[in-house]
Amino acid sequence: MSPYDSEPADRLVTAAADGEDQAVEAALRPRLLDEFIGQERVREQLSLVLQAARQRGAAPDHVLLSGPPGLGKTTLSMIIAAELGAPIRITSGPAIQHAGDLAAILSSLAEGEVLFLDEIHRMSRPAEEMLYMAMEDFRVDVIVGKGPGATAIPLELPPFTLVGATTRAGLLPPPLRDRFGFTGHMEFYAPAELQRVVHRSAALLDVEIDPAAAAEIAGRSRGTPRIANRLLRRVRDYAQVRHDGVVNAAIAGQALDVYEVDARGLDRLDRAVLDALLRLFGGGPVGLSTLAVAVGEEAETVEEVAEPFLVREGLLARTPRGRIATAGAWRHLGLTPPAQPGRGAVPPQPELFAQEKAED
Ligand SMILES: Nc1ncnc2c1ncn2[C@@H]1O[C@H](COP(=O)(O)OP(=O)(O)OP(=O)(O)O)[C@@H](O)[C@H]1O
Repeated sequence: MSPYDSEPADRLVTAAADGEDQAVEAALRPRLLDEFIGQERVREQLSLVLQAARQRGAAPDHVLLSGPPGLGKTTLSMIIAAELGAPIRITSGPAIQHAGDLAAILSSLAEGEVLFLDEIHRMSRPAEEMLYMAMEDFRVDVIVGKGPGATAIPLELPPFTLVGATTRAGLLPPPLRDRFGFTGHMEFYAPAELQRVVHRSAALLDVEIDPAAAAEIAGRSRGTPRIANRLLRRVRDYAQVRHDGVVNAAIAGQALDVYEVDARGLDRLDRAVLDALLRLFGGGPVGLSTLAVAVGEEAETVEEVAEPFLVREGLLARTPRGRIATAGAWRHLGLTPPAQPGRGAVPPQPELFAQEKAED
């Protein structure tokens, strides 16, 4: 599910998993640390933590993985369990609303089991407090009864390893953050790493693809393996229906043009926002709500869905006076940047924009 309610459900470049992703992802996940591509620093640090624990014959410290969706946190948690030869239990913060839900899970863990808690920042407060004690002392207090007669019955837990995942490490209360012995910060992937991801997935999906085509898909995948795997599947469809199934760079490019994902990974909405900012407002500054009206979207959609990637790519900046386009934005849309910022070299052309809207 998308972290943003405002994100269109069928968006090809979302980092959130849809139903099809979930069905296919299980087959595409690397199983061991050596097969996991990229994230060199996290991989090396984690490998030391795991190797040391194996040598001591003890459960490793609890692990926190932070970073944007689709970068491989769930995959890494499964790899941790596999490397330890331990079973894994998977749950998520929103699924644990009562302390009792968590007590039920914790008390049924086997010794050494890995508990993967996705979206750990979305757990309820009482559950979170129970987790503190469980992580530190492998013990929970189960409250029996209500009101003045309530009693706390201590329950010993087998040693386990918690792997918490969060997209918002900053939202975790410090007492929870401090109880993790190791935090791995996941970064967006470099194009060459994503190219390897695409190549590996293509082999698993039995798709014939050449290196230039894998690079073409990687370049449009916004640094995110989940998006790379999804774009690969759409390219595969195109190659199968319109050609003989073999994917080269030209076919990959044509396929992604059909799906309106451009060479840099911008989709129709991203480009509409940039286009309005440049052509209608001369590159800004312009207020968010005005910009949103110009593209016919809710301000929330523009702010939460389109802007983060445009800002990350250095195409748009948020300033106290409003949104402004960077020189890179002008270049990306093939327009000439103004000599003076805020005064577009291209005069406002509302009719051009209106025509594009009509074509949609
Ligand atoms: N380093 C990698 N090498 C190869 N494939 C990867 C890598 N990282 C992620 N993937 C693939 O990307 C997909 C998404 O990964 P995963 O589900 O682990 O992401 P996530 O960070 O847990 O996302 P979310 O936070 O949305 O659950 C999976 O199919 C996985 O196989």
